[in-house]
Amino acid sequence: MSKNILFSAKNIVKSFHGTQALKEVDLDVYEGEVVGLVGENGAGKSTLMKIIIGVQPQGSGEMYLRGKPFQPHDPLEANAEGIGMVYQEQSLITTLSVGQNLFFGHEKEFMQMGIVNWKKMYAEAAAVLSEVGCEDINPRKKVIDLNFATRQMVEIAKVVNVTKEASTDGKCLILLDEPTSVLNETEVKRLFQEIRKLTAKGHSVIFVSHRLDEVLEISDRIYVYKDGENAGNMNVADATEAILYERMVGHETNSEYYHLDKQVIPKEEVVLEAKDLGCRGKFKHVNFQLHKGEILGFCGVVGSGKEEICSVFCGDESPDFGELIVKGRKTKYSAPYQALNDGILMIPMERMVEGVIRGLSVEDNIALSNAGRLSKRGMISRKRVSEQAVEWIRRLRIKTSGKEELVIQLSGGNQQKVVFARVLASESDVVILNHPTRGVDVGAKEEIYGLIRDMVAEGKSVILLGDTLDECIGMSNRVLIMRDGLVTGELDAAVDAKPSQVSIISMMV
Ligand SMILES: Nc1ncnc2c1ncn2[C@@H]1O[C@H](COP(=O)(O)OP(=O)(O)OP(=O)(O)O)[C@@H](O)[C@H]1O
Repeated sequence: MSKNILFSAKNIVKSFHGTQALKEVDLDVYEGEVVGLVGENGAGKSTLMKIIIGVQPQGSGEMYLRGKPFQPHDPLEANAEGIGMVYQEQSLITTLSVGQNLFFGHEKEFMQMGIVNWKKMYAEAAAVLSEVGCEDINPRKKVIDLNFATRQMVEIAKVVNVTKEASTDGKCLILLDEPTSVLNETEVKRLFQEIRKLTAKGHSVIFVSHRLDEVLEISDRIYVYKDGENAGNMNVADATEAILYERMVGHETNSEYYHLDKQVIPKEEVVLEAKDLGCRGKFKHVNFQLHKGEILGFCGVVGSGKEEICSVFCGDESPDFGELIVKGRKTKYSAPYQALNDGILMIPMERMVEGVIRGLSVEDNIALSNAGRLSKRGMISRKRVSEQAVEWIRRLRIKTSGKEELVIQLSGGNQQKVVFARVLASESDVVILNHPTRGVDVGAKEEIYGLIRDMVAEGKSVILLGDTLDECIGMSNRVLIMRDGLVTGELDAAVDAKPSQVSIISMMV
C-alpha cells in the first residue's frame, strides 16, 4: 500500500438543533486503500460522509485533499476534485433511462447542432457500465424497470465515472454508504472486485457498513465511531468482529446472538396457507403452511420469487392461480388494507420509501399501524400514543431527541428502528419481515432478534426474508428455499437441527 495521504479530516464537529452528531472526529485515507467506517446507528458516520461530499458544512474542523485545504460547497464541487459518493438512499431519477442518469448534468457533451446524439450517449453509457463489470445492464432501460440491486450498480458506475473524469492526474476518493444493503451475495462479490480494481489503480474508498464481516473482508484499515467520537482505528489484521462490536457498543456481545434458548415450538394451528399459488411470470406451484407461533424463513436469490409471494400475502398483488387461505378462510386481496384487516402486516424492504412517513414525528409513525387500539370512542388518545412511543424508544434504544422529533431528522438506522417499533406495536398476528435488520447496528440487531422471539412466543407468526442466510437459519423454525419461481426445498430448522448454509445454497442456485 502506498503511504501518501489522499484525504484527511481533522477535529470535525457538527451539531443539529442541540444534537451533537460529531465531536472532533478525525479520519485519514491513504492512496489506494479502503477505509472501513463502523459505528452504531446514530454514531455520526453519514454525517461525516455528507460533510466530505459537500452536502452540509461542518461546524468546525478542517479537511485536506492531496495535502491542500478542501472545503466543497456542494457535491458537484467535490466531484470536480475527485470525490464521489453513493448514497444510502437511492438517488437515480427513476423516470429516466440508465444512460440519461449516468450522464445527468453532462448532456451538453452529447449535443450536436442543438440535439442530443442518443446513439453516442448510449454507446458511452455501455462503455461506462462495462468498466464496472455491468455489461449486462441495458443503458436504454428506464431505471424504474430495474430492481434495487441493479440500480445500486448503476449508482456506483455513475460515481466512478464522474470522479474518474474529474481527476485524470490525481487519485479519487469514493464514499460508499451502506452499498451492499440491497445487493445479493453475487453482487456483493462483484462490487468488491470493482473496489479492488479501483484501489489497485491508487484510488481510495471509504466503506460505511453495518455488516462487520464485509467491512473486515474489504477494508485495509477500520475506524470505529461511537456517539460522534473516535472509538479507535486499526489495521484490519488487528480487527475481529468481536473487537469491533466491543468498541462500537461499549460491551462484549453477551447474549446468544439469535436467542436460540427462546426459540419456541410452533402450535398445530395453521394461520396462513398457500395452495398451488402462482403469479404469472413470477412464481408457481407454491404450497406451504404457516403455523401459529412459527418463524418461517424464505431463502432465495433476488428474482427467485420470494419477494413476490410476500406481495400477494400483504395485498400488493393478486395471485393468478391457486388459493390463499388465511385463518381457515379462502381469500384474495386486492389492496394492502384488506390484508391488514386480516391481521397481516409487512415491513417493506425499501422502508425508507414505503415504511415510514418521514415528515411525521417518531410517536405518530409508531402509532400508524395500531391507531385502533390507541383510540377511545373514535378519538385517538394522545396520551397513549405518547406512552407507547416512550416505551419503544427505550426498548429499541432509538436515538432521538424525543418522541416528537420528526423521523426525517433521525439517522437511517434509527428510522428503521421506528418502522420496526411500528410493526411490533401493531395488532397484526402475521408479520412479514422483509430484511428486518438491514442497516441496523449489531447491538440493535440482537435486540430485534429478541423481540421477534417475544412476538412469536405471544402467538404471532412470522415470515422472514432474512438479510443473510445465517440470520434466516438462526431465527427460523423452518426454511423454504426458492429458485426461479419454484419452491426447491423445505428444511426443518429446529434448535438442534439447523440446516447448513451449504445445503440451502445448493437448492438456491
Ligand atoms: N438533518 C438532521 N437533523 C437533525 N439531526 C440529525 C440530522 N442528521 C443527522 N442527525 C443526527 O445526528 C446523529 C448522527 O446521525 P448519522 O446519520 O450521522 O448517524 P449514522 O452513524 O450514519 O447512523 P446510521 O447507521 O443509523 O445510518 C443522529 O443522532 C441523528 O439523529
